[in-house]
Amino acid sequence: MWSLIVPLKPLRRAKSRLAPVAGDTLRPSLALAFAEDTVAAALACAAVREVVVVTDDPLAGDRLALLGARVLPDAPGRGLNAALAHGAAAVRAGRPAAAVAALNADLPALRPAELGLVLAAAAGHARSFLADAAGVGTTLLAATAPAALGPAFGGPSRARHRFSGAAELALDGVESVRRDVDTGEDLRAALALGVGPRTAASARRLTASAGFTASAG
Ligand SMILES: Nc1nc2c(ncn2[C@@H]2O[C@H](COP(=O)(O)OP(=O)(O)OP(=O)(O)O)[C@@H](O)[C@H]2O)c(=O)[nH]1
Ligand SMILES: C=C(OP(=O)(O)O)C(=O)O
Repeated sequence: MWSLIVPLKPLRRAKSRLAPVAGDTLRPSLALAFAEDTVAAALACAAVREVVVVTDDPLAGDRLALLGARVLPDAPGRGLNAALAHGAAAVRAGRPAAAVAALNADLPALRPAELGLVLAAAAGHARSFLADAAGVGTTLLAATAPAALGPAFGGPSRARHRFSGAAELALDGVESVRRDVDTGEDLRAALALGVGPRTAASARRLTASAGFTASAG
């Protein structure tokens, strides 16, 4: 059973690369919808014991706690990797042998069964990771005790995680775990896979008010 650590920036700063399609009005609610669908799917995965969200955003904290997540403030305040290390340390303070995995908050198409396949593969390694759909970044980094998580997210983190000694999980059929959404094009790809209900509703609002189209062109 895994403890997942999900980091989330304050919503008004989140998903800045979606500003061209969502503007500053819809962008925060879209970022929240992604996080809610990600956390709901993670909590529905049979291999997941708990989801720990590290965020300083009060609205997101309340909404994700309602779904069943444990919410920790971003006490270090030193960026993504410090937030993840903080979440992992909080889990291991209570259960030193806990298996921990960092999961991005922008996976609105996440399927519990596919996450289960990734975590089952990760159980066979001290540290392992899954590359994102673009093959440049990372969507999940896992560590089984006593290995430390050692997060090195940000930009081209696939190469960084590989260089750090983590095993790359080469799995087919786990597209929903790889499908992070940073741009309008990514959102179209996620919608084509099938997103959770909150993202589907947000995308409909985006279409109605900002003219976003779900198909390319
Ligand atoms: N708690 C916490 N989470 C962070 C921080 N920086 C980034 N994140 C989260 O880490 C994940 C990847 O972050 P980024 O790609 O840097 O940011 P983003 O909001 O997804 O997208 P951009 O603004 O377009 O870069 C997302 O789930 C973010 O919300 C931080 O300083 N603290
Ligand atoms: C932070 C990362 O993701 P992204 O910038 O694609 O959201 C990463 O892949 O390390």
